[in-house]
Amino acid sequence: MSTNIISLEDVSWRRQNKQIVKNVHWNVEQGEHWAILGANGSGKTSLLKIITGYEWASNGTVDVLGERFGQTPIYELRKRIGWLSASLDERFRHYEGLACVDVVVSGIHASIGIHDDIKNSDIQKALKLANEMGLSHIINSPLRSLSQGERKKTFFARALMADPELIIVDEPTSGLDLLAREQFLQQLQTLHSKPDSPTLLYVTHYPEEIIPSISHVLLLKEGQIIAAGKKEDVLTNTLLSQTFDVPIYVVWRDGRPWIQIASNSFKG
Ligand SMILES: Nc1ncnc2c1ncn2[C@@H]1O[C@H](COP(=O)(O)OP(=O)(O)OP(=O)(O)O)[C@@H](O)[C@H]1O
Repeated sequence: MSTNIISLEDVSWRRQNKQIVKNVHWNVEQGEHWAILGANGSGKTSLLKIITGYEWASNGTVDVLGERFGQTPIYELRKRIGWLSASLDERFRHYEGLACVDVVVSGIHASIGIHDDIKNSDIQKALKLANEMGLSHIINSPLRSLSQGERKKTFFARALMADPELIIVDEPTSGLDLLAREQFLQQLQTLHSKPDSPTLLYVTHYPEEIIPSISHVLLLKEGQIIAAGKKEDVLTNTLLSQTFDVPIYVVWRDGRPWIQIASNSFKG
């Protein structure tokens, strides 16, 4: 029997008389990994904030990892969720001298600095995760000396330290060059091909980042769901064109969807 990871029932979120998320019904089951696609301002981050309890739905019910919001201590639930967001760079601004491995270790308590109660097993685990992310050669280098790609991988390994059941990754490839992006995606693919890997929510502006291990896609437009389901059913010319308001053609190559936009779309 499948287990519910996320269940949103008729969820809406309003701010300053503006309805930002509109009547969203969405289910994520154990074993599924999702990508969330939508134009700038379509409500992707707002939806993630509702799922992690940083914003409260104005309407509807939110269940995450079997807990109903409003009936559960939210900060306890957050320990079970890893969130890799752009704001991590800002949070580590004053800790740029920390070694890569120490940044990874700090994920055990979802904290920034290093605590006294770090066990040897935590360090071993951090080293293993760093190794899986291809960071072994820079494990003792300070954060400030890492490239953008190495930083992203370090933060990703950190997010995995606490064994999250759900991992949310928000535009992780921004600032990466083509090769660094492919390496990051390859490592993500390897990690998420394991049967016991945490459920992944992957927010991106680039459909070609939907790696084979991502099974499902949610398309958002103006706070509403255009489509949600198996990626082969959702990533169609019609639904993507509707989502982005431009004629889009999808070409599948090596299990990934590559996008072409009609060249005459921007004339006149
Ligand atoms: N706290 C808030 N108060 C008022 N408006 C907000 C608030 N948070 C988000 N919005 C608005 O809601 C809309 C959706 O924003 P959101 O950040 O969720 O979009 P997004 O799809 O993540 O965008 P992007 O791809 O550009 O990151 C935007 O118009 C934004 O200005």
